[in-house]
Amino acid sequence: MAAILQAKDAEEWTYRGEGAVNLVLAYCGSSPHFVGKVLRIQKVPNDRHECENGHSALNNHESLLWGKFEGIVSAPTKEIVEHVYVQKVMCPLLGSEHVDAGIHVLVSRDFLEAVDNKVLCQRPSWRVDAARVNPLRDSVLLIADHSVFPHGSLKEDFCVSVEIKPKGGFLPTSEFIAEENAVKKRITRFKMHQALKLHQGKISQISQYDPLDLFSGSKDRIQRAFKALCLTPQNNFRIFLNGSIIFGGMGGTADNTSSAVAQSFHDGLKHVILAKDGMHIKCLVDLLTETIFKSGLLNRLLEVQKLDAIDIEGAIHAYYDIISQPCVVCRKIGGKRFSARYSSIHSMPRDDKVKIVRDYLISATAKDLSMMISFKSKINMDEESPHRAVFLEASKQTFCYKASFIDLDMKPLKKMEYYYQLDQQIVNYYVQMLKDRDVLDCDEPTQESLNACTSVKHGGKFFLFQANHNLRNDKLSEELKRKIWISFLFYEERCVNYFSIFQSISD
Ligand SMILES: O=P(O)(O)O[C@@H]1[C@@H](OP(=O)(O)O)[C@H](OP(=O)(O)O)[C@H](O)[C@H](OP(=O)(O)O)[C@H]1OP(=O)(O)O
Ligand SMILES: Nc1ncnc2c1ncn2[C@@H]1O[C@H](COP(=O)(O)OP(=O)(O)OP(=O)(O)O)[C@@H](O)[C@H]1O
Ligand SMILES: [Zn+2]
Repeated sequence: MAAILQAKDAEEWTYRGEGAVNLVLAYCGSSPHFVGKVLRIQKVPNDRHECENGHSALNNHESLLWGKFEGIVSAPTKEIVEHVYVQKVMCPLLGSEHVDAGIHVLVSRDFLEAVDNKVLCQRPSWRVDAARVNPLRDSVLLIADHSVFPHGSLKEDFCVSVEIKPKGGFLPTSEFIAEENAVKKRITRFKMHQALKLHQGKISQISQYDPLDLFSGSKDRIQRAFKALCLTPQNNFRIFLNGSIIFGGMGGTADNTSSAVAQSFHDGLKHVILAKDGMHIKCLVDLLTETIFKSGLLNRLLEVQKLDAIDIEGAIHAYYDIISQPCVVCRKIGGKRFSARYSSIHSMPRDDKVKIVRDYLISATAKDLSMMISFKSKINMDEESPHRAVFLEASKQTFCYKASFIDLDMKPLKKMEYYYQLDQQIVNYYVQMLKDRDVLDCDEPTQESLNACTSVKHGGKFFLFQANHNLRNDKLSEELKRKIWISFLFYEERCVNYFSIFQSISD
């Protein structure tokens, strides 16, 4: 392995994907040190003039939070803090067999600049506008490539791997949630956030996915979750064949499933799943359902997410005490009634408050991580294979699988204020929509709306139903679009079989 990666080495790395913070490259060369690995490189926002080189570690308040984990506070750089956080905090919680913390590889500025140039045309333009590779980094992370199956299989075999970003899988029950925000206790944050994202133009379609289905432990509901992810993958679902993406959005979101994508998806799956034409997607959904159901992989993740025990509406009060600032939330809502409610938090021993905030941040990592599950037909594995197996009844095939968690980054303490503000923005918008809906329920669809979508009569009321249709491109009035979306969002009963729509597009 070269001591420091240089500009010429950039040739051997190809674009794999990216999130808000990191760019990920897959290795296409032949060095045994790098085969089967990816590089995870931190980006820097374009609006930040000075590139940080990662040499600022934790501040005093953060040190208070993470001091109980050996090696975090003493870490000399932010990069090492992140690495130790994965090793010492997330790995024991999620299971070491499902986490690869990776190793640091030294890189030159030339290498980082060459990579930045090389991948520019493959990156989604909105990601390019937002951030670039940070050229001042001394090192980047080398991690196992979870989209290819590790050792023990034949080289010419096919491996399908699936990336799922499950998001938060439980409803909060905290006593600190204000009465006017009680909707949070019955509607998931994911669903409410979808409404806000639609309103802000960040997505063009509401996701059909419900995290509660995926985490339910019920086979039918897990299957429903995967069907929904197939239809509206956004940034929650991707499928790779031998490391190349065949379904979902690269580096960003994929709103819905186009027929072209569906075709290549089918063609790819044919290599792995022995099923009749048209049945491959259904088989993959069955395989994923069976794997999640039998493995209990999400149970442990859910427990980590539930470290957020009192919701941001409770944790924010502990946060202000930890940073020794007057509590902005108590000051804003004022009045004796409220100060009594939150005084139980403000009067806690400091260690308890530290634990609340630490657990909240760990939970935030667990609500934002992704899981990659790779599958390979067992026929092509050697007998000694250490991987677990799952049987797919529909194709009578046994698959080996390996599951890994990725994106286990520590969330910065200062993000607590942002979390509180975003939470309030999400719930306020949703509550406002609920009020709008009460008015809407009495409306009958107009001719214009009937032309634009399917109308569904339900419980004596008309609901407008939009199916696989991009409203943004339609010449409808803004008000009508809004009405259609609100109706769509609240149409809870799934009278249309989305999956069959998807099948017919792809057949
Ligand atoms: O707040 P959320 O739920 O929107 O999550 C953010 C993600 O948005 P999404 O999953 O699309 O809704 C967001 O993902 P995208 O950039 O939208 O792909 C990031 O993962 C962000 O984390 P960080 O700032 O990179 O540490 C995430 O922020 P955290 O809340 O996890 O800090
Ligand atoms: N170890 C890995 N093996 C295979 N693919 C990976 C691996 N790590 C990341 N990827 C791919 O790269 C993409 C971006 O990685 P990652 O989620 O770590 O970025 P991020 O910027 O930290 O994300 P976020 O926006 O959630 O903060 C992932 O969605 C996944 O497709
Ligand atoms: Zn307070």
